[in-house]
Amino acid sequence: MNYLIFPTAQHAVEKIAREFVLYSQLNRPVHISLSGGSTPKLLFKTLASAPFNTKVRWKNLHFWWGDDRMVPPSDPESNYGEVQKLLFDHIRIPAENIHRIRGEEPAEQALKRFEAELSAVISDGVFDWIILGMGGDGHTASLFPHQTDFDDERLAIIAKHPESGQIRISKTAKLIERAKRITYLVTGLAKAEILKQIQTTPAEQLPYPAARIRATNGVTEWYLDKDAAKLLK
Ligand SMILES: O=C1O[C@H](COP(=O)(O)O)[C@@H](O)[C@H](O)[C@H]1O
Repeated sequence: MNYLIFPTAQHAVEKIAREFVLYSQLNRPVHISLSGGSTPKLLFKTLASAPFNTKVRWKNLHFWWGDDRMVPPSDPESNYGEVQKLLFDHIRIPAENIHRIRGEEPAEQALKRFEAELSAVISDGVFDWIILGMGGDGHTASLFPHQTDFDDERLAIIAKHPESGQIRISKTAKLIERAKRITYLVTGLAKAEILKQIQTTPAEQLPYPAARIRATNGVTEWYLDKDAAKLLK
């Protein structure tokens, strides 16, 4: 596994933020998929602050999400809503560069819209960069243990959180795996034990989607802080 271990979560997100600057200097639209939950909030706050808020050429970056919850953007559970509040409200980015999942719509309708936008904008399904998180149960995006079909050829699915029953829309494993680059950003002591299992057990023997989903023809890397990496050898 390709682990990059940083002294703190802030160091890890600053490295990602510097990559945003570089991607935005390419002379083309760059498609980046963001993760949700609590971990990437530090990244969004960092990107919204100096020097990144002005160094990134925002008009060159297009933003997507690995998953979102079926709630309106004003709900703190909305992955899009959090990025809007922490980042988009503080920078100048064209509205057409934001490709959100419409959590406020009925799930079937939002799924169709998301799939149509994916097919229209990224016809080969190859994202430049997909940033993912990992839940304490080993889920990534909204692909949960024991309910993920790793061979599903669709672009996106409707998923149900196994405990809360919350309805979500998620990219499929197959779509994620087509990316040129996948970066798992995982921080904090609470994720140390599961990372140890992922390091020491063959992925096929684990139920964790985060252990199994890797770029087929691209790079897969894990950005960890010291706490998350505490039990790694
Ligand atoms: O439910 C979700 O959880 C994972 C991990 O979230 P975290 O709070 O442990 O950082 C996240 O990657 C996913 O996008 C989100 O919807």
